[in-house]
Amino acid sequence: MEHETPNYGDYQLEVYLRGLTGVREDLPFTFAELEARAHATLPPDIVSYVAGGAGNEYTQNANVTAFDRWGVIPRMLVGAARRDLSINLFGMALPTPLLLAPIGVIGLCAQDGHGDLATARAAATSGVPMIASTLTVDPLEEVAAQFGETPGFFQLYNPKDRAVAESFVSRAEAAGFKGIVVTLDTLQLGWRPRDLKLGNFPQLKGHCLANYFSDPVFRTKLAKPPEEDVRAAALVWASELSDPTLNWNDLAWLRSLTKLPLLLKGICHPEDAKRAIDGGIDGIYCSNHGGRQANGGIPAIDLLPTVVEAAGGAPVVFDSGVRGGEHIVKALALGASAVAIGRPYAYGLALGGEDGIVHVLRSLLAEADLLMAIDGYPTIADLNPDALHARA
Ligand SMILES: Cc1cc2nc3c(=O)[nH]c(=O)nc-3n(C[C@H](O)[C@H](O)[C@H](O)COP(=O)(O)O)c2cc1C
Ligand SMILES: CC(C)CC(=O)C(=O)O
Repeated sequence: MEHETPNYGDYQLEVYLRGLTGVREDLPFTFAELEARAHATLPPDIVSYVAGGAGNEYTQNANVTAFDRWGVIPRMLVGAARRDLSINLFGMALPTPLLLAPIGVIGLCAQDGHGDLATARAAATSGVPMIASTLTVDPLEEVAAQFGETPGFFQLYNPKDRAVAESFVSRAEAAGFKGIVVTLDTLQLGWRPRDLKLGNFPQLKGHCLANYFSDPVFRTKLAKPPEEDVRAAALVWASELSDPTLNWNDLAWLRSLTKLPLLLKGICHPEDAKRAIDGGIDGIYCSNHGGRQANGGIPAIDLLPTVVEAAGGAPVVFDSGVRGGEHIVKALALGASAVAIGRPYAYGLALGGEDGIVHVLRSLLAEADLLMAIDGYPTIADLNPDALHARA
C-alpha cells in the first residue's frame, strides 16, 4: 500500500546537506541547546514565565525524566522502510500525531510580539494543528486566518461570566476552528516562584491580551476601554478569567457550548476521564499543565495509561514533558491519540520565528520517525504498551 505521509526521518539528510537544501544552520537539534539559546535571547521576564513552574518545579522536571522509566524494545526485520505517522482525530486526517499545545502569550516569544501569527503559519506549513490559547496576543480571528488547510483548535479558559465563554466559543466557531479545548487545571493560578520573585505576570500589564480585549462581551465589563486604561482592563481580566466554582454539575452546560469536538484539558484521573466521556465530552486532554500549576503531582506520562483505558476508545491528547522524538513514541505507545508539544516550540519561535517552530517540529518528527524505523514500528498502530519495557 502506498503511504501518504513522507518519511519524516528524511529531514536528517536535508540537515546534513544543509548547504544544498536551505535548512537553517543556526537552529539547535536538542532541547537542552534550544532552551539555553532561547533563554539567552528572550527578555528575562518572559524566560521566567515560560520556563517556570509551580513550587520547586519537581513535577515539571519529573514530567520529563519519567519517560526514562520506559524503553522502546527493538524489533528487527519487520519491514519498516516506510513509516506512516498520520492519524485521524475527530474525523480530521492529520499528517502527523502532533499538536501545538496552547501557550498563552506565545506572541511575546517572537521578536515582533506577534508569535501567535507565526505559530499559526507554522501550523499551516507543517500540518500540525495549533491549539490557540484564549490568551493569544492577536485576536483569534487573525490567528485562524493563518491556518491555511490545517485545522485549528481553540482553547478556552472558562470565565466567571458564561456570556463571555459563549462569546469566545461562537467567535471561534465563526473563525473556522475545528475543535474546542476547555482547560480545567487553571481555575486558580499556581504558586510560581520565578514569576513571584520578579513580581512579573506578563498578562497583568495588559499589552498582550488583545484577543481578550477584542471580545465584545468582555468589553461591556470595563469602565473604560483597554485603549484608554490597559492596566485597569487587565485587572478586570484577571478577576474574570477563570471560574473557580466550575464543577461536574456544569458539564452539561460545557457540552452545550458547541457542536464541535470538545475536549477537557488537565484530566489525569481515570474517573474524571470516564465522567467526562459519559457526560458527552468528545475527547480527553491528559496533561498536568507542564508542572506549572500544581507541584508535588505525579508525572503526567505515568497517569496516561489509566486515563486512556477509562476514556474507552475516545481520543486522548497528551502533553507535559515532551522534549524529544522518543517521548512522542512512548506517549503514543502508552495510548495517546495525539501528542502536544509545549515549551520546545515556544523556544523554536524565540530563536527562529515561524522557521524555528517548523524546525523544532521537523526535528521531533524526524527523531520519532527514525526511532520507529530503527526499532521496527512502522505505523502508529504498531505502537502499543508491548513496544515498551518498564524498568523497575
Ligand atoms: C508559557 C506557557 C503558557 C501556557 N499557557 C497556556 C494556556 O494559555 N492555556 C492552556 O491550556 N495551557 C497553557 N499552557 C500549558 C501548555 O498547554 C502545556 O500543557 C504545557 O506546556 C505542557 O508542558 P511542557 O511544555 O513542559 O511539555 C502554557 C504553558 C506554557 C509553558
Ligand atoms: C493565565 C495563565 C493561567 C496562563 C497559563 O496557562 C500559564 O501560564 O500556564
